[in-house]
Amino acid sequence: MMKRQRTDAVVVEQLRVVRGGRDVLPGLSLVVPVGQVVGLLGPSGGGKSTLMRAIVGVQRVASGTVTVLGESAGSPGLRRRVGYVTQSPSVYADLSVRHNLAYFAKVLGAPTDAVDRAIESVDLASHADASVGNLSGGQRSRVSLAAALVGDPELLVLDEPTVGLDPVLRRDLWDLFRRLAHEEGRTLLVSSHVMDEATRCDRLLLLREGEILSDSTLPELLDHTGAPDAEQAFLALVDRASGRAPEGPPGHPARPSQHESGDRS
Ligand SMILES: Nc1ncnc2c1ncn2[C@@H]1O[C@H](COP(=O)(O)OP(=O)(O)OP(=O)(O)O)[C@@H](O)[C@H]1O
Repeated sequence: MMKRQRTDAVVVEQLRVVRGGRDVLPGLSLVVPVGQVVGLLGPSGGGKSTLMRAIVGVQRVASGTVTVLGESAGSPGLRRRVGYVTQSPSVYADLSVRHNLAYFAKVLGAPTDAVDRAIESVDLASHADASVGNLSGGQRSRVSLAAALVGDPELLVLDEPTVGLDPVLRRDLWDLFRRLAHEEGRTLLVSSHVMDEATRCDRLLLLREGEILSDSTLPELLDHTGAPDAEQAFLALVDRASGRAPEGPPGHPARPSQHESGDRS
C-alpha cells in the first residue's frame, strides 16, 4: 500500500486548453493537496472534465504545466499511480465483477491479490461473481471505481461518479471516497455539479467558464461569502465575478437566471 510523501498531489500552472477553437481553460492554476477529498464543482460545461483529462494526461494542452505526483501529467511512470473514472462506464457488462477486475489488473501489471483488495474496498465481495450487467447502477459505479483501484493508485480522479444515483447510494459512495483518502492516504479529485456534495469534501474548487472562482474549505467559503450553503456561496461568487451586486439581504444572495446557475440535475 502506498505511503504519503508530498504535500501536493497535483500542481497546475497557467494551464491553457483549447477545444473546438475556444479557450475552454484560459490559464488555470491550482493545487490539490495529498490525502484529501477535493471537490471540483461547477455548472455543466465549465471545464471540469477537461481539467480532469489534463490531469490524467489525455488532453491536448496549448500551454502551461500539469504536475502529478511529482511527474509531468501523462508520464508512463504515472500509469498505475493515477486512477481515472470517466462519466461513461468503462467495465464490461457481460463479465463478472471479478473477471472485469482481473482484466484491468493484467493490463496494469498489478498483482493478483489486487483484485480481491479492490473488491473489498468497494464492498462488493458478495457480488464478486455476478455479471456486471445484472448489477444496479450504484453497484456498477462501484465496479468502475474498483477497476480504478486495482493499480493501488495514489491519486483517484473521478468524473461525476454520483450522477444519477439515489441519495443513499450517493452517501455511501462519498463515505467510501472519504475512507479511501482518510484511512488509506489516497488523494481524490471528485467532480460534481451537485452543490450539496460540497459538504462531503475536505476542499472545494469552484470552476465556472474555465476559471477557478474559489479554492478553499467549505467553512472558509461560507465565511468569505456570508452565504448559508455552498450553492448560495457559488451564486454569490458568480455575481461578484460578473460585477453584479446581490439583490437579496446579506447571506442570501439573489439567484441568477437559470442558465447561469447551470443546474442540470
Ligand atoms: N470534444 C470537444 N470538442 C470541442 N469542444 C468540447 C469538446 N468537449 C468539450 N468541449 C467544450 O469544452 C467546454 C468544457 O467542457 P467540459 O466537458 O470540460 O465541461 P464540464 O464542466 O465537465 O461539463 P459537464 O459537467 O457537462 O461534464 C464546453 O464548452 C464544451 O462544449
